[in-house]
Amino acid sequence: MMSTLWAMLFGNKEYKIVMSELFNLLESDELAKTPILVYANKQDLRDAMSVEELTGALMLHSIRNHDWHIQACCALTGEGLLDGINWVYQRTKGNAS
Ligand SMILES: Nc1nc2c(ncn2[C@@H]2O[C@H](COP(=O)(O)OP(=O)(O)OP(=O)(O)O)[C@@H](O)[C@H]2O)c(=O)[nH]1
Repeated sequence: MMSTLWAMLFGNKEYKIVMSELFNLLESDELAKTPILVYANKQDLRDAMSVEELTGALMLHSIRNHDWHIQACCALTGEGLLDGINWVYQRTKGNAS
């Protein structure tokens, strides 16, 4: 079954593993053209990686064959979560399979 959303929710640890898994998944035919939403979680914490830091650490600008978006959020309060979902909705509406 074709995925329509692949989202990651993580803070400031293990981003190298996440990046490696992300780029492996992007090779998959099943995920061709799937939009990529990255949540930069724990933005309420001072030592959380910022959106800019995560964008660089995950090398998101090197993703050429997928739409991608990185969304600041705080899972504790819910801030930013709907903004991310709304981005996916805008990218996928009309594409129901
Ligand atoms: N301050 C803060 N804490 C959060 C946030 N999201 C999750 N946590 C807390 O982070 C802790 C770890 O959450 P888990 O869901 O176990 O995540 P994990 O992937 O196992 O661990 P992390 O890599 O630390 O996120 C829990 O105590 C959560 O309540 C957030 O946005 N802000």
